[in-house]
Amino acid sequence: MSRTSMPRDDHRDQAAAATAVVVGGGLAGTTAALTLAEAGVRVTLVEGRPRLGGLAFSFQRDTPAGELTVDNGQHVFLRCCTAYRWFLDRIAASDLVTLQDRLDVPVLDAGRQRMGHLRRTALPVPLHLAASLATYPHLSLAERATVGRAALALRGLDLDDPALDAVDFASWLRARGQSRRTVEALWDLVGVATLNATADQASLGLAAMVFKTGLLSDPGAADIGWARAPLGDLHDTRARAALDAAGVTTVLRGRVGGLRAAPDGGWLVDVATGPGRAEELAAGTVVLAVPQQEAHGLLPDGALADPDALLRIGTAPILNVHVIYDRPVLREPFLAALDSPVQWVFDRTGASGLTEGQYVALSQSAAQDEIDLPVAELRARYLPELERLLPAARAATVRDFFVTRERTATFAPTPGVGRLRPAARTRAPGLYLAGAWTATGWPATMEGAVRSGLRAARDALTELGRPAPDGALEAV
Ligand SMILES: Cc1cc2nc3c(=O)[nH]c(=O)nc-3n(C[C@H](O)[C@H](O)[C@H](O)COP(=O)(O)OP(=O)(O)OC[C@H]3O[C@@H](n4cnc5c(N)ncnc54)[C@H](O)[C@@H]3O)c2cc1C
Repeated sequence: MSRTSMPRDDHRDQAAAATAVVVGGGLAGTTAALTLAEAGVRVTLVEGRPRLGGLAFSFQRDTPAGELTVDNGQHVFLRCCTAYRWFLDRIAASDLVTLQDRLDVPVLDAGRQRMGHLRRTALPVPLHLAASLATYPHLSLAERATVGRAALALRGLDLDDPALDAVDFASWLRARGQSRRTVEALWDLVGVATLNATADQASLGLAAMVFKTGLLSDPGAADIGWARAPLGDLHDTRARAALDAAGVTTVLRGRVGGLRAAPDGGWLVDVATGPGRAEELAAGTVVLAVPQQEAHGLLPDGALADPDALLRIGTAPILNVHVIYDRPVLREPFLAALDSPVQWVFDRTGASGLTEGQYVALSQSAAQDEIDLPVAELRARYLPELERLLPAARAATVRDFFVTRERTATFAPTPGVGRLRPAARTRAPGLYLAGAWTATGWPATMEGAVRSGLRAARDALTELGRPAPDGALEAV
């Protein structure tokens, strides 16, 4: 069967030819589709899976504690994530998230059984963190002094300097007197969770971007936000309603297998919608908002100067360990751990629908060493560790234990990755790229994904001679 997003005669006749196909219904594609539609473009969004949300999604799980809604991985954002927060507003989902009034990260040293906090005050940058740093118990006085100096040096870096991308963050930190402990207890504590890499695996450019934007730009920039509801309620249900309201045609379970230039201009997009079922969509504009390997496979010849650069962008895994206890074990909404294989622990009880006991999720970034370990081995590693960190867990009964593995959770932010990330605009007229892996300047985050979708839409609208909708691009 063949279908076109607009009748072919119209397609030839209509000067504006303002039709678009967006491929990929993650945050990047959803953003691009919404923004193009709001500017008056007729948009079809094609997503291979039966849901929207891409890498930030939820699923149902039958557990001994009842049916729960589980996120594939804990997702947090910061107050400085202006584009993602704009997106939440745009899909009418801001009521489903919590944003701290003031940054407060409880940090528990498992070895010394000592709790510290990374907090901010209302003072201007960088003094907003000074009091917290001065009393941070996980570093010696001398180490704390070196942190202040390194932070000031970081603040002086020019993020537009491409040389930063050639250097690894750990070498730069070492050269600024940061001890192993300082890297572990401070820089990696934040960096691993935001970059999905330890300092030695991370580009200085991306690390500097994270620390400058999050900790050294505006006092509230690093206040932490998270969804109080399952991610699917936001990125699928609410996003779908917003797309419907904007007039976007959403095709789920539609896998795009090919893309070619139409003889009379524009693009023809092949979509497999089931066994033996295929459709062809015609559009003047196409946004490929799929992961880099898929984009590489779909790009027509000549669209990028060096398409194989996309294949040289590595990926990095994130493991989530989910534990359901018969009673509360964690008092805080989340905490970070030091001197422990546990990185960050989040309370998932309310969001999952659990009514008795507590559901905690461990978010383990840069998890190359454990992403393929059997569940039994992970259980043997993490349950005793949770008992060490959370005394209440010692008396608790584990009602369920399971893991979610995202082997290609993010692009690997290795030194050199900056020059591999393409811009939204390709050499092929009307064809754009989006996705957290494109050249946003951000690491692979929801913020980066939304920004990429906004940029692809902005570039497409510029080429179409249409103004961008109000508000959409101010966030970028
Ligand atoms: C476990 C985990 C934890 C994370 N934690 C955080 C966090 O705390 N904070 C944060 O900001 N970010 C976090 N991230 C990263 C964040 O989820 C991603 O950067 C972001 O969601 C990527 O969105 P995207 O739209 O660029 O890509 P994707 O989400 O990958 O979307 C691409 C979409 O394209 C579809 N697709 C692919 N090929 C085709 C095709 N041929 N035809 C049709 N559709 C196709 C896919 O099904 C997918 O839905 C985390 C990621 C994971 C996996």
